[in-house]
Amino acid sequence: MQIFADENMPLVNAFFEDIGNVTLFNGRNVTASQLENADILLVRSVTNVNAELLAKNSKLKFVGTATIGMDHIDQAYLASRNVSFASAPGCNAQSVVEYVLSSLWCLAERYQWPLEKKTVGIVGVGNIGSRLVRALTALNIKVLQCDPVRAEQDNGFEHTDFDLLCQHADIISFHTPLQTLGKWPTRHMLNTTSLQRLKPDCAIINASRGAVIDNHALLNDLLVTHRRRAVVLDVWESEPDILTALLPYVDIATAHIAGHSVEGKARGTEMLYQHCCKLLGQPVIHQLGQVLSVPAMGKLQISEKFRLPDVQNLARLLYDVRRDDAMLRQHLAEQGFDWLRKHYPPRREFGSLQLCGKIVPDYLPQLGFSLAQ
Ligand SMILES: NC(=O)C1=CN([C@@H]2O[C@H](COP(=O)(O)OP(=O)(O)OC[C@H]3O[C@@H](n4cnc5c(N)ncnc54)[C@H](O)[C@@H]3O)[C@@H](O)[C@H]2O)C=CC1
Ligand SMILES: O=C(O)C(=O)[C@H](O)COP(=O)(O)O
Repeated sequence: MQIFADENMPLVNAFFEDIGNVTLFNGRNVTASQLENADILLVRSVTNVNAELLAKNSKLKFVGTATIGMDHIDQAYLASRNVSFASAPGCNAQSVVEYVLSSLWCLAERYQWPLEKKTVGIVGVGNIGSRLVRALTALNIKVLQCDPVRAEQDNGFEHTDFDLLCQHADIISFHTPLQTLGKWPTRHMLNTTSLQRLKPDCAIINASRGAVIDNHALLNDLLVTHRRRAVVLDVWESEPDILTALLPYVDIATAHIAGHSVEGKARGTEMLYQHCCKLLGQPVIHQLGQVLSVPAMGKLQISEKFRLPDVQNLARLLYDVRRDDAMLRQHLAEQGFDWLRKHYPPRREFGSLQLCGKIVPDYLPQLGFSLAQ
């Protein structure tokens, strides 16, 4: 079995070496000729999988993307060739939630916001959005949810129309897939018109796909408002060639790494491995817990004095988004966007830290921290 995998897919050898011969490729530049002999193709978000890329391959059985976003995959084409396909839903949801929380704490400190008085509008309430709702609710922060797709399926879902959410949110955070067509397109959802509906000081967070926000319209809005609006961008239109004119106006700028926790990326590989085993009728031998490295911090004692405002310090033991913002500003010009992603320093999720103590407040597990056994 010939397995071709993106070189930025961690643990791919550990999971797949029993299944076949693993060859790594650069996901951004891979060509049809390189993939001629692939039986199994494992990609990340930077590879467009379509008729052009697979033109020279006649033996492909399975394509897996170790991501939740699927806008880079021509699924209709794969189906027409009878190639099985799988993504990795939820693999990195916790990682993105931790990115958004860290960004909120950073902005709250910078602008002296009382977060508990803010309303956060969450657009797209799937794996990431629903975890974010849980985390913000645990922190006593009010949320508005916008997800018309869920609203159609579930009468009990509390949906706020996008236009209304734009008017009422103090902070708006995007967690939708990138969809150009269909009933609920998301491409340029935030554009010149919807930007004007936002409160003048409404903060914007985008960790979904760059083109969910019209980046030129955003730049224009920021020039007009003279930086009154806080902006956090993890994703950008036309990555890796991003609109650098935006950078001076963006509070937190990162290189599409919100989902890049050690666990988030490794879970993606594991999920594809499990799909492959099922497809090939092979037993699942390897498990994430066996192959993940031991975290630098294992257990932490929580005292009875621990209170809600202490959460921020606890979280910063594991992740502070300001590091990633500094990396981008320092290295983007010389090294480029993809270098930043390839050399992303290890980041462990909240769940890697086991909390001990007589009383561990309920909101800590709701944020994703583990309780010691
Ligand atoms: N920056 C990063 O590193 C990462 C980015 N992502 C992006 O975030 C997106 C969301 O991730 P998940 O929550 O895991 O996906 P998901 O598929 O679980 O949830 C997406 C939600 O968006 C909703 N939705 C679809 N169209 C909508 C519309 N027009 N308005 C409002 N809601 C709409 C869907 O109904 C669904 O509930 C992914 O598609 C991906 O593009 C995901 C992981 C990491
Ligand atoms: O899961 C997704 O969707 C994402 O955006 C991933 O975090 C993207 O990671 P890469 O595949 O681009 O490394």
